[in-house]
Amino acid sequence: MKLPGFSEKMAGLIGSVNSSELARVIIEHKERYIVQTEAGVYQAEITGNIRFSARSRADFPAVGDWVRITPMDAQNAVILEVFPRYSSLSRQAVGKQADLQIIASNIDVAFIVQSVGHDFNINRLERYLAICYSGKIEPMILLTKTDLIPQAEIDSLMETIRKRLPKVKLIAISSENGTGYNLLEETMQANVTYCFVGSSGVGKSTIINHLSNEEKLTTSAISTSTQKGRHTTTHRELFVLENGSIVIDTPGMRELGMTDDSSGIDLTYDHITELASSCRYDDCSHTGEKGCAVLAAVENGELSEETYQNYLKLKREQQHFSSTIHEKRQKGKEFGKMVKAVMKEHKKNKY
Ligand SMILES: Nc1nc2c(ncn2[C@@H]2O[C@H](COP(=O)(O)OP(=O)(O)OP(=O)(O)O)[C@@H](O)[C@H]2O)c(=O)[nH]1
Ligand SMILES: [Zn+2]
Repeated sequence: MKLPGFSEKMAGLIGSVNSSELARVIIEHKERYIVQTEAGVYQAEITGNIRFSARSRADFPAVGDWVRITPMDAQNAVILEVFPRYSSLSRQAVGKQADLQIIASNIDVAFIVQSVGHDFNINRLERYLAICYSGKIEPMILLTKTDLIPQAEIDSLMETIRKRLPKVKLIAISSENGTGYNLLEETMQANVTYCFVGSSGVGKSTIINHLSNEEKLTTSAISTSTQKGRHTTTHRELFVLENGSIVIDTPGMRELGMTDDSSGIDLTYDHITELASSCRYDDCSHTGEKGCAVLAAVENGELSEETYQNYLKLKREQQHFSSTIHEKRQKGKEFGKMVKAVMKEHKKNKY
């Protein structure tokens, strides 16, 4: 068994490691992992050291991570180290204040999946794009379930996407009648890691099943009106397709909060970033300043109001997260200092 998706890029990040110790995380389930080595798969747990030294959830292993392990027996291993990631899909951890969660890592291409109909939302596409760019992942858009609408409507949706996001590769497919699968399969290469992201029910698992020619993931009928009886992917999984492509399936994500990295937003809205370079003030917020080139473009119709509003919304969210995470780190530092001071005092009193 070859290591799934091991590349020059990763080798450069790892340095020297004994090949029997090198593994990739293929399944994560509540801090228990399944890792793939050249020899086979192991159930693995992290060392206490990784747990105690973790500054955030992002320091825990994620699906796609390359790790250093030590086998305990034929089935079990311990994860000693998580190697640096060249890319990662991350978001604000749900339900936890200001923490970063890695959904999957070391991904080359993310297919942002949206189906025609209710799920279609161009602002949400931009949100996914920003998250991909922040994580150094190349995004591509997959418009699914095209069998549900007439060709004219498909063309118009594609036109809308192309107009707003001209640089992003776009493929329209149907798992029902097979349209677009040739394009998708042509795109996917061996030893490259892909992931599919998008809301629950847009057809991700169905696509992966078709690509792998196997019922790897169970899908079931979804009742769109009642939202009952739907299949949801409960854990992440990494596997290799027949053509050698590596696929990571991620669960449908209802909340996808912007992280503290602003580069993804700048790349998604490169047109606005370019305009902003001509604003009068370097720290222009583009919301009312004199000499703001972005506002001027909105006024003269060069930049659509909708794009502008979505840009501001994502920016605000990103800035809010950055400041709360900064505050939290600051508090952590202060607490650390206090502990140190107390310990010092404690030592002094001993003698
Ligand atoms: N009409 C039509 N239905 C589809 C198509 N692809 C998937 N479906 C149906 O949509 C429903 C959801 O598909 P899934 O593949 O489970 O969706 P998912 O994105 O993997 O959902 P999660 O696992 O919850 O994230 C299923 O009932 C599929 O049969 C398509 O191309 N056309
Ligand atoms: Zn401005």
